[in-house]
Amino acid sequence: MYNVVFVLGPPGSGKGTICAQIQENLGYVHLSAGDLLRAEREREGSQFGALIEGHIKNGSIVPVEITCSLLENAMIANKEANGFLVDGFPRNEDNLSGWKKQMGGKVNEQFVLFLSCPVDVCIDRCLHRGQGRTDDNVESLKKRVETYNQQTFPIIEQYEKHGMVREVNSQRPISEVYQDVVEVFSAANQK
Ligand SMILES: Nc1ncnc2c1ncn2[C@@H]1O[C@H](COP(=O)(O)OP(=O)(O)O)[C@@H](O)[C@H]1O
Ligand SMILES: Nc1ccn([C@@H]2O[C@H](COP(=O)(O)OP(=O)(O)O)[C@@H](O)[C@H]2O)c(=O)n1
Ligand SMILES: [Mg+2]
Repeated sequence: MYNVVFVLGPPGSGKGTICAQIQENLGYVHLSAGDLLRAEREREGSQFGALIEGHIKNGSIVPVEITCSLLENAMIANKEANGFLVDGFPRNEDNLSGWKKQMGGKVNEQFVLFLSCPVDVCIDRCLHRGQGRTDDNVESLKKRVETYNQQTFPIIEQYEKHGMVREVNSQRPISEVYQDVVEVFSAANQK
């Protein structure tokens, strides 16, 4: 059984930043669904490159069969990990149902780390992220925020109903956010 922590929050809320620090210090392996999709988009011989780029530019969500297989392959390649930080997934109903179908029974879902941050702050961070992403522009960001509000937030609410959400305010200096996140992990792993 793989331990899994889902990391969700609006684009620019700091998911990747915090996951990198947790990976460094707590032995969890960081799996960013967005990074995996971007790598698949660049992979020579991939049949999904154009489809992935279309969704990324449009801020819409790639069909789960593609994303979930990328995640599972990355988990199989890192069997020795204490657990996995699944960053930016599940982002909609399709992601959630496809994950349950493919991964249900193979994973222990520990909790959902929800990094909450006002959307205007998040957009500003993305516009200054400097990673040259094709979707860090005002037009794509508008659509990404809409997708987040309409499709991703309801997924967080579903997990909330099951008492699985740990919310951390990420509109603060990274070191303060990280400190709170470490406490969440400590509490979860004490059980
Ligand atoms: N707590 C924070 N305060 C200020 N800037 C932050 C904070 N966390 C992340 N950032 C910056 O905001 C941008 C988006 O962060 P990132 O981790 O890529 O977010 P996400 O993966 O949620 O989109 C990056 O440039 C990052 O350095
Ligand atoms: N589960 C996911 C995660 C990302 N994606 C796509 O990848 C884009 C970038 O995701 P990301 O997680 O790297 O973006 P941030 O929230 O980190 O800014 C999303 O806007 C989607 O188009 C997806 O289709 N399905
Ligand atoms: Mg990210």
